[in-house]
Amino acid sequence: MLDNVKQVILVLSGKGGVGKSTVSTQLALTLKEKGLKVGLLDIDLCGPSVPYLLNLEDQNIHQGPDGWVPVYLDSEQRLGVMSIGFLLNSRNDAVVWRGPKKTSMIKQFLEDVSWQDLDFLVIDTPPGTSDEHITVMENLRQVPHCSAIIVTTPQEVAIEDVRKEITFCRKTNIPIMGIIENMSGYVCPTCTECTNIFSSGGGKSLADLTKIQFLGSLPIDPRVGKLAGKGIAAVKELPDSATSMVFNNLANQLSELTTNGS
Ligand SMILES: Nc1ncnc2c1ncn2[C@@H]1O[C@H](COP(=O)(O)OP(=O)(O)OP(=O)(O)O)[C@@H](O)[C@H]1O
Ligand code: SF4
Repeated sequence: MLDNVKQVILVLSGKGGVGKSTVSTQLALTLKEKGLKVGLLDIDLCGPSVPYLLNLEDQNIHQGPDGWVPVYLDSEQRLGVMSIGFLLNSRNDAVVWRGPKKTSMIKQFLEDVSWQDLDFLVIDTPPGTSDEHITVMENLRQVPHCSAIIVTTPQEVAIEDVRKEITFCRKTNIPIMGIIENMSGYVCPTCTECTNIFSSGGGKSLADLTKIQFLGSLPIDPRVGKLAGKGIAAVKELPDSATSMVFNNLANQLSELTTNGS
């Protein structure tokens, strides 16, 4: 039930392991810190890592009168979470369902969760452009405000994969809000100096080339890595970090959208 969701943000990546779930959870946590009401829906059926990242692994979901009730991170219920991970015994249980079963599970996740009134629903999708994505896009046609954020790393291959993601969004008419480059340099935990260990600037060049907004570069920051499993926003714990700056700017931009009602 997406009727009471103001804005849907799809977080996409061309390949796995580039930090899509980290971006989804940190974005949801940042929006929550700004006082907004947020839902985080993890439909990465092959690797649902959101319960782990938010320290909600021991939680179960249950059916309420209006559908599945999300797990809430906070007592004020400002961040509700729904993940396939809540239905598995362990994070390492491979989900080996075939296409139709996966598609029907995603449909249920999009239709049968009883979200409260939400300013934002952030959706963490599987990597690539699979049948699951087509199901998501078809189900989101009813949502008036939906846009995508694409996460990439600076290396060529990720950038190449991301081009396919851009083409997919354009073909399915999902507006792309912007591109985030993750793992862009390494922040030394001792002196916080950032060193570019891979090539840098790939995400920005791709954004310029495709005329998509560049939303910023997130360095590999071991302090951010350590927030995984704790459910803490970087903007709260590491307010002066480059990571916080990117998420703050992004969340400010998004909150303006809800204020302007566009
Ligand atoms: N900027 C960063 N700094 C430090 N660690 C990071 C950063 N981004 C991601 N990580 C770590 O890298 C690992 C992979 O990140 P994440 O799970 O977000 O990737 P993913 O793209 O969602 O992967 P998958 O598609 O396989 O689910 C996690 O352990 C996460 O904590
Ligand atoms: S970045 Fe600075 S503190 Fe870190 S290893 Fe290099 S010199 Fe040492």
